[in-house]
Amino acid sequence: MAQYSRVSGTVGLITLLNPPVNALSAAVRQGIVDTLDKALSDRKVKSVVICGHNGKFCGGADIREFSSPLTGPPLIPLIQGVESAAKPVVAAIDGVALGGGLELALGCHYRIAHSKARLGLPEVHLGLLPGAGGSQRLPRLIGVPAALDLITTGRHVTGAEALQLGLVDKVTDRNTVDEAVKFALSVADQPPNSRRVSTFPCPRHPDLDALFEGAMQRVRQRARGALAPVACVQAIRAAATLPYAQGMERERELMATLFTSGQARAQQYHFFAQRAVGRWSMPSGARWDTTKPGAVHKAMVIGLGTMGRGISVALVQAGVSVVAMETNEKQLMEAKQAISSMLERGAKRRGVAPALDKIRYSWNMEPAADVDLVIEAVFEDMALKKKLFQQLSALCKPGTFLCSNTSGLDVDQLASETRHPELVVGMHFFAPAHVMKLLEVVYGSRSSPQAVATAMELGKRMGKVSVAVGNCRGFVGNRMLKPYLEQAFFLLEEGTTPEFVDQVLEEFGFAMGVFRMSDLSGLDVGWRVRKADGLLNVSEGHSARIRQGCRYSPLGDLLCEQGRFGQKTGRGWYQYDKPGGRVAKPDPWLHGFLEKFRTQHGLVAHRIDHQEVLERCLYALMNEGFRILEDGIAAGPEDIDVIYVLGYSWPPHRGGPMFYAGMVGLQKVLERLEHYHQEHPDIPSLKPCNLLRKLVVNGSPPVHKWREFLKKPQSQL
Ligand SMILES: CC/C=C\CC(=O)SCCNC(=O)CCNC(=O)[C@H](O)C(C)(C)COP(=O)(O)OP(=O)(O)OC[C@H]1O[C@@H](n2cnc3c(N)ncnc32)[C@H](O)[C@@H]1OP(=O)(O)O
Repeated sequence: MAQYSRVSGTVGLITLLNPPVNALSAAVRQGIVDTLDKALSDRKVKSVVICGHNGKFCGGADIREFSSPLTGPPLIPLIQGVESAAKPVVAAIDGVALGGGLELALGCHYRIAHSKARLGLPEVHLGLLPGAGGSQRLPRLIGVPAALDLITTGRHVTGAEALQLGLVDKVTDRNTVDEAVKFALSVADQPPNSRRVSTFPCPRHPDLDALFEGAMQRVRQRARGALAPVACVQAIRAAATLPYAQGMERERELMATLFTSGQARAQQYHFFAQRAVGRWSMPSGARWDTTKPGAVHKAMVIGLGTMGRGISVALVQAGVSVVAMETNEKQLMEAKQAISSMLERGAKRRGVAPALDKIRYSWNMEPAADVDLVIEAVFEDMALKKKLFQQLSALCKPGTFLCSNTSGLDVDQLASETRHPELVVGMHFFAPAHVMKLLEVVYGSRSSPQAVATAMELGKRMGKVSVAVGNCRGFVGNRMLKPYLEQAFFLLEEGTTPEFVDQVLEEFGFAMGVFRMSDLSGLDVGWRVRKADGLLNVSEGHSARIRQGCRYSPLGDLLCEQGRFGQKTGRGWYQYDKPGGRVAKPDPWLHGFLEKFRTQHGLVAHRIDHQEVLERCLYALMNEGFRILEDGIAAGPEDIDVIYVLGYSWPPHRGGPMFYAGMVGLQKVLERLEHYHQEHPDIPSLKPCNLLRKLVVNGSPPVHKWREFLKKPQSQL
C-alpha cells in the first residue's frame, strides 16, 4: 500500500509501504494510483514527493506476483500517470531504486538520491527487460551507451555515480526525504512539461549500427543462449530509432516473449533460491533461526597459495582482522605483495581506502592462539591437514572455530584430530576466492550448529551466498562433477572429440566446456587425487578400463603421464601456443592418441550426436544430485542449484541442474537414464536414483515440492 500526507504546507508526500523492500505489489500500485489522485486533486498541494518507507525507495515489481495473473493497476499506465501529472513530482531515492522502482522514478519529473543509494535496472538477471518504460526512458535520459551498460549488465550504481550519469538531478548525504521536500517546494511553480523524459529525443550517437552490433556481440558472449540480454539490446535499439510510442510497443512485444519464456521462470527461481539457502537446517534439526553465530573479529588464514590469498582479501574486505600465515619465506613475501595489490585494486573499484592495516603476516602458527577463527588453505593433502588440525587444536584459545578450505576431503577425519570436533567445519571457497560468490559450508557429524552458523554468517559478511551441506566425498559440487567428467571421458573413448563435447556444452550455456575447463584448472589436480585413492594401480591381467568392478577411463591419467597438465604446460586436451597460453586449439596429437587408445582397447568409434553428449553428461550429473538429496547431503534442490549456478558456471537461465531436470520432465530424464544404463551397465552413475523414481511415481511434482519427498530431519535439540 501507500501512505499519504501533506507536509510543509503544499507538498503531497506519498510513501510506498511494503516491507522489506517496498516492492510494487498490486496493493502498492493501487496505493500509488489513489494517493496520486488525492495529491493532484488537492488544491493546497503544489508539488508531490514519492518516497519509500524505512529508508528504501523501492525494490521493483513484486517478483512473487509474476507467477500468477496480473491483478491491480498495471505499472505502465501508472507511471504514465505520474509523468503526465500537471504538478511537479519528485522521487526521493533512499536505499534502493531497482527495476520497476527506478522506472517509477524515471516517470517522476525530478530525482533526488542519497549518495549511497543503489539504483539499477537488474531485470536482465530475472530473465526480463525493464518493461515498464525503462528501456525507452533511460536511453533518452542518459544516452544509449550508458543505458546499454546499465540495462544489459543489470549493475547497480550509487547515487554519486547516478549524478555523474545524469540519472538523478541531485544527491545528498542528509535526509533524502527532507531534501526532496525542499526541492519540491522550490519547483512548485514550474510546470513540469519540459521534465517528461518520454518526450526527450534520444541523444544522437555517431555510429548506432556499430554500437548495437558491439553490444549484441558482448551480450551473446557473456551469456550464451540467454534471451533477456539480447531483448534488452533490441529494446534499447527501438528507443534510439523509433518514436516513444512505437518504442513502447516494441518493449511490450519483447517483454511478452520473455515473460512467458522458461528462462525467466528459471532466473526468478534462482533469485529466490539464493535467498532460500540462507534458511539452512541440519539433519539434527538445528536451524538458521535458532542458532546464534559466534563473533569473528580476528581470523587466521594458513597457506598463502592462490586460495589463501583470495580468502585473506575477502576477509579483510569484510572488515575482519587477518593474520596471514605461510611457512615458506619466499612464498610469504610474494603473497604479501599480491594481497596488497588485490586490496588496493578492490578499494579503488569501490572508491574506498585499502584496509592494508587490517592484515599482518606471519611465518609461524603462534598468532593462532589469539584468533576467533582459523581457515586453513594448505595443499589438498589429508596427512598435512590432519597434522595442522592437531597443532591448531593445541594452540588455539578455547572456542576458536577451525575451518578447512578443502574441496572434498572428509571433514570428520579432520575434526577427529582435534580436542573440540564441534568447532570444526569445512569452508569450501571457489577460485578466485575474493571474487566468486559461492561458499560451501560443510558440517561434519560432530560440527556444532554454532560452528555452522558462524561460517554461514562469515560467508555472508564476505558478500557470498553460503550453502550448508553435509560431509561426503566432494561435498555437493565436486561430487556431482565426477559423473559429469566421467561421461565426457567415456564419450571420447567411444568416438567423439573434446572439441565436439565442449561445443555442445557451450551451446547449452556453460561458459566453458568440460575439457577447456579441465585444461584451465589443471589435469594434475584430479590426477593427484586419483593417485592418492590408489586408482592408478592396475594389477597385472586386469583391464586398464576397469576399477573396482566398474568402468574407468584412464585417459586423464595417460595425458598427465605425458606431462600434459593443461594450459599451464601448454598441452592438455587442447594445445596452446605456449605454457600459460589461453587460446585452446584442437590438437592433432590428441586425436591420434585417442584413435590409438581405441585400437589398443578394441573400441570401435561410433557417431555420437549432440543429444547423446548433452544427456549423458547432464543427466548423469543430475542423477547424482538426486542421490545427494536422497542422502540428505543437501537440504533441498535449491541448495544444489545455487551451488551449480554460482560455483560451476551452470547457465542461470537454466535455473540449475535440479530445476532443469524439472523443465525437461522427470519422466523423460528417468527414461533416458534407464536407456543409457541399459547400454552401459558397467557405469553405476547412469543407474537412475530411487528418489528420481519416487518423484516420477508421485506424478513429477514441481521442484518446490520435492522437499516433501525427502527424509525429514530429526530434531535432537
Ligand atoms: C512490468 C515489470 C516491471 C518491472 C520489473 C521489475 O521490477 S522486476 C524486479 C526488479 N528488482 C530486482 O530485481 C531487485 C531484487 N531485489 C534485490 O536485488 C535485493 O532484494 C535488494 C532489493 C537489493 C535488497 O537486498 P537485501 O540483501 O537487503 O535483502 P534480500 O535480497 O535478502 O531481500 C529481502 C527480502 O525481500 C524479498 N525481495 C526483494 N526484492 C523483491 C522483489 N522485487 N519482489 C519480491 N520480493 C523481493 C527477498 O526475496 C527477501 O525475501 P525472502 O523471503 O528472504 O526471499
